[in-house]
Amino acid sequence: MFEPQTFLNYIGGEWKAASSNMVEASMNPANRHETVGYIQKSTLDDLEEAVVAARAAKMGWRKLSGPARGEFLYKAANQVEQRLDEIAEMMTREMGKTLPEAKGETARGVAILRYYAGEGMRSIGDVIPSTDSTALMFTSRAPLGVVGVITPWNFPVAIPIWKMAPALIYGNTVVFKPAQETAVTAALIMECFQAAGLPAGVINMVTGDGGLIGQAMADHPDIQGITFTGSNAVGKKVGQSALARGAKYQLEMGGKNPVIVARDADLDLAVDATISGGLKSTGQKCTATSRVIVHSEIYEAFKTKLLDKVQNIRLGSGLEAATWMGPLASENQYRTVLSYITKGVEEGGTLLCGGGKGQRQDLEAGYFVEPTVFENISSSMTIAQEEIFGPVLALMKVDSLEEAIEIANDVKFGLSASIFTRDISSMLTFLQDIDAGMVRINAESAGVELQAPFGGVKQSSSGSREQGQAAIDFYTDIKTVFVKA
Ligand SMILES: NC(=O)C1=CN([C@@H]2O[C@H](COP(=O)(O)OP(=O)(O)OC[C@H]3O[C@@H](n4cnc5c(N)ncnc54)[C@H](O)[C@@H]3O)[C@@H](O)[C@H]2O)C=CC1
Ligand SMILES: O=C(O)CCC(=O)C(=O)O
Repeated sequence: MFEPQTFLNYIGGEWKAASSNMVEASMNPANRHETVGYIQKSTLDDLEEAVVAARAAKMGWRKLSGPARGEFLYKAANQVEQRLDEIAEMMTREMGKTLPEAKGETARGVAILRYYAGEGMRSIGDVIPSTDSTALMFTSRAPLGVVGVITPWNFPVAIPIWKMAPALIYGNTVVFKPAQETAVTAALIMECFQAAGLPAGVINMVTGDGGLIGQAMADHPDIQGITFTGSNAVGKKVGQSALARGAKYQLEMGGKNPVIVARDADLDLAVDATISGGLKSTGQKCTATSRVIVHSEIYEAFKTKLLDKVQNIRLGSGLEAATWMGPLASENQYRTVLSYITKGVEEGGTLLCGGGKGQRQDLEAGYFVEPTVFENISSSMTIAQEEIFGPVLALMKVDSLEEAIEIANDVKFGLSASIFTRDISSMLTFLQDIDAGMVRINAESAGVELQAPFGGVKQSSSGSREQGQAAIDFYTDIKTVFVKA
């Protein structure tokens, strides 16, 4: 029998209850009658305490050497690795993705921590020839100070870690506000940082309402940088608030990612990648495939193969070994996805499979939506334009690669895009003409490697990149140094 615990805020090296004395229940989306844990409903006073703690720790942390900061991250990685099964199980219980997906994500968190621990030993600048031959000119990097980290619920371990690890290694202290939907999993990650022995105040977590705590972070004069992943609407507000007070900001927001299946594609590969890219994590990835743009000559063959596999997907609790696809992460998400499906039908799309809640009795208590495939979708329809963030694929038929790319680019987002083709010239045309930050050839649209830059164009991102060495550009400022003896 699962026993829910209460989790506190982590401020200045101590676990603290919110000053409101109020908690919220975090629920299991596969069974809304099960409480996963209780988390703090914090107030602005709690946030203030966390910012004061992070500010006080700032100078001591930045004065440590990069390798010394790296040692703390190696220790945190070991802690997460030791608790991998427990953290992954909590993640599955709290947001619904299947246990293998949750284990994979937690292992990715370990790898990200180790990658950035190593960054503590790598170059942070360049020597640049000066016009004065007796002078030394070089660049160095300075941390921003206190960084505010605002994260969503869809990757409750990987996203917080890929923001906090680079923030820390480059010498910043952190105030972290996880999504309330997955704050229990976030608390387990904080326990790992605590066990790694980071000095008090270097990393702090405050849970609570996004509109209150998140917005106050974006507005806070003692937070010098804000990194955000989430919806477009909130991201824009966060960016505007940070800009208004001259703080640095980084926004990772939505996607409406296309996969193009060209006339010469390996259809089995394209089908598997469409299913994996579109439906893993129940479609709740900013990199998820949502538009499948297929050449008319192979359209019917592709559709038959796709439907054959999608109809056999097993829906259920992510904790059950037989489950391929879990529930949506929350009631909000469930209602949103069902309303997009209704809109798709109303606007004239043809529902080929799915579209409902799933008929089995064991699905009744959860936020399950069947894997859904539409056809007869045109680019102007709502479900071809807006991010659904659920297990919904829209098939679109085209007669040429040029038409496919035109449709692929006809959205406000530009995060990731993939093509299936064996033809090098089609690959090169796609590579050059597609509007996307992540361009994938013969591979699914989702799937990110931690050592490579991650981010999009148009309204998907604010221009900066996360992960890999690209992270240094957000988490530090460049100092250009000129030395004359
Ligand atoms: N790019 C991505 O990976 C994600 C995209 N989304 C998109 O957003 C939609 C809505 O999901 P939500 O969870 O409601 O996203 P959201 O943007 O409201 O939440 C993301 C984070 O921002 C915080 N937040 C909320 N309001 C805020 C404010 N005014 N100021 C600062 N922080 C605030 C939340 O507490 C959470 O930590 C999804 O259906 C999906 O389309 C959601 C999660 C992740
Ligand atoms: O595709 C991935 O693994 C990363 C997706 C992601 O960053 C997101 O959904 O926010």
